[in-house]
Amino acid sequence: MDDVSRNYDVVVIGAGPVGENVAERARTGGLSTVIVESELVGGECSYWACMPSKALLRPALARADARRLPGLAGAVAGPLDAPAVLARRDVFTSNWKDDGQVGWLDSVDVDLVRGHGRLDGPRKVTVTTPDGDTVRLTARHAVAVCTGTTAALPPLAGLDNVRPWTSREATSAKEVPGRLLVVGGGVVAVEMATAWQALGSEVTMLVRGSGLLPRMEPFAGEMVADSMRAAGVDIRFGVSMASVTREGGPEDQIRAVLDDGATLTADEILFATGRHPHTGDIGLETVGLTPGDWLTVDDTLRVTDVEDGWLYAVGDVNHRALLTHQGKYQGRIAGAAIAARARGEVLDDAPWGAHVATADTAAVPQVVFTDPEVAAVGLSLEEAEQAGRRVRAVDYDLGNVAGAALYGDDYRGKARMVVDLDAGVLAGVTFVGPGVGELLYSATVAVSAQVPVTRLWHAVPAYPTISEIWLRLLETFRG
Ligand SMILES: Cc1cc2nc3c(=O)[nH]c(=O)nc-3n(C[C@H](O)[C@H](O)[C@H](O)COP(=O)(O)OP(=O)(O)OC[C@H]3O[C@@H](n4cnc5c(N)ncnc54)[C@H](O)[C@@H]3O)c2cc1C
Ligand SMILES: NC(=O)c1ccc[n+]([C@@H]2O[C@H](COP(=O)([O-])OP(=O)(O)OC[C@H]3O[C@@H](n4cnc5c(N)ncnc54)[C@H](O)[C@@H]3O)[C@@H](O)[C@H]2O)c1
Repeated sequence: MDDVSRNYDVVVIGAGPVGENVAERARTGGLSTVIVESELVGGECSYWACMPSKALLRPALARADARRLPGLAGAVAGPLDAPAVLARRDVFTSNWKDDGQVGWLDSVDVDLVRGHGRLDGPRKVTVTTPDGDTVRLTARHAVAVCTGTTAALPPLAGLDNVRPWTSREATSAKEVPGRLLVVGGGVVAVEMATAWQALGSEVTMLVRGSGLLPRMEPFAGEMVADSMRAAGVDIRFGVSMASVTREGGPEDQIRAVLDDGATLTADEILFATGRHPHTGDIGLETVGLTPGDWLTVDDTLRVTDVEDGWLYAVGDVNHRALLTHQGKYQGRIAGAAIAARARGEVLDDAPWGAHVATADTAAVPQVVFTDPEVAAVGLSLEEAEQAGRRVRAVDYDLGNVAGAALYGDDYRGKARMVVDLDAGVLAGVTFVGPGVGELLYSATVAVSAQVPVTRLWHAVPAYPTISEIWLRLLETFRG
């Protein structure tokens, strides 16, 4: 077995979307950089999360839009062509091959070491390659942990024997299950229930709480639940799983018993019950941290509990905002901060400076790709009130906007802007409705740039687009 040692300015562990961005920015800043990956370059997002899930959802949402248009609805009355949808999904995952992303790393002059990376004391990373060889990497300036998350499963006895689906199977399955149970009411649960119901499964959702999408404005979860029920999804709130088995053996059907005694049978069961940090086996104990923990960082993405400031944690693993775009934003900032510190420069680290991820706490955008879509940025009303801000929620029915009525008959949607009355700016905005995902960037600019509400009157939306919701919200606020 070979044992090789190499020195770099920066060592990145994990080549998901976030690690790739940290590495590229550090390299652009003039630092020699290596990235370590144990599975596929591109990470969860490219192969088992964002890309395949959105590829599965897109035909479902396009069909729903078409069905709201007389003259077109008849043409899309039939079922989706599931094998064709799954085949297009496979194209978007490059058939689970990473040659394209490896080529990109080459093009930006970042070295790749394949294998499992572990910290081995300050500034040192040991990689065990697939052949069992060892590569010892030493970083002159920084190590960035970008190892992401894995699916969290509840502690139910015998769960392994059931072969449950996690987000990985839900995004990569090759066949449509006849009956699918979905446990959870968060983003993965609603998106995957929407996709598989549209592809032909009979979906039952088992939700522990009293609503869907609990971190968003309450009307978002309510409107998504109404629409999912209309599409045929059986949603049960306030239920927990008592036990789950595969009757008669591993190939047989699922039998789930709920805490209220009800029994359900199905072909597959998806647990969409949150995420664990992927930090159990990365050598955290060698630098005084606890394996399995989320990594706490400052606004420059530097781990706070490690001396000398050489360790960064970026993306999902720091638990600030578990979203690809937000992790990539952090990656750009961390890469720039590492390069600036290496050059001995003073950081631009006041809020909204070049080296701090201020938007993580003030303006995180997210689109949930259900029918209707949910698009939100910044704080919900409840979050703004809990933060002690004097706010007013301004609501408007999107169906009354000309562009929305044209978009589809019986358009159902709602918008809310949360106005900070003392600052005269927006604390948050939520849109719910078909096609609203593409509106979100306007709200993200308004919230992150703290555009005064008085100035928003001069941002004129084109007629007749759904964006005219902005005028209606301003008029409602003015009264
Ligand atoms: C079903 C689903 C759908 C989603 N859809 C969206 C969406 O539409 N939009 C959105 O913004 N977000 C979405 N997300 C969230 C998004 O996937 C994550 O926020 C994003 O992948 C985080 O990127 P990351 O680079 O931090 O981690 P990851 O993408 O998890 O990448 C981490 C990488 O590190 C590697 N790694 C881990 N440990 C080691 C080690 N010890 N040595 C070497 N390599 C290691 C892993 O193999 C992996 O490649 C979705 C998530 C799920 C589950
Ligand atoms: N379109 C998008 O932006 C998108 C899509 C999918 C995922 N994501 C991101 O991925 C992350 C993970 O999503 P997720 O849906 O897995 O997590 P989540 O934390 O959003 O939701 C998990 C849900 O499972 C429930 N739950 C937890 N333990 C349970 C148990 N034992 N029994 C029953 N219910 C239980 C929780 O109450 C919660 O509602 C999220 O942070 C999300 O932002 C984003």
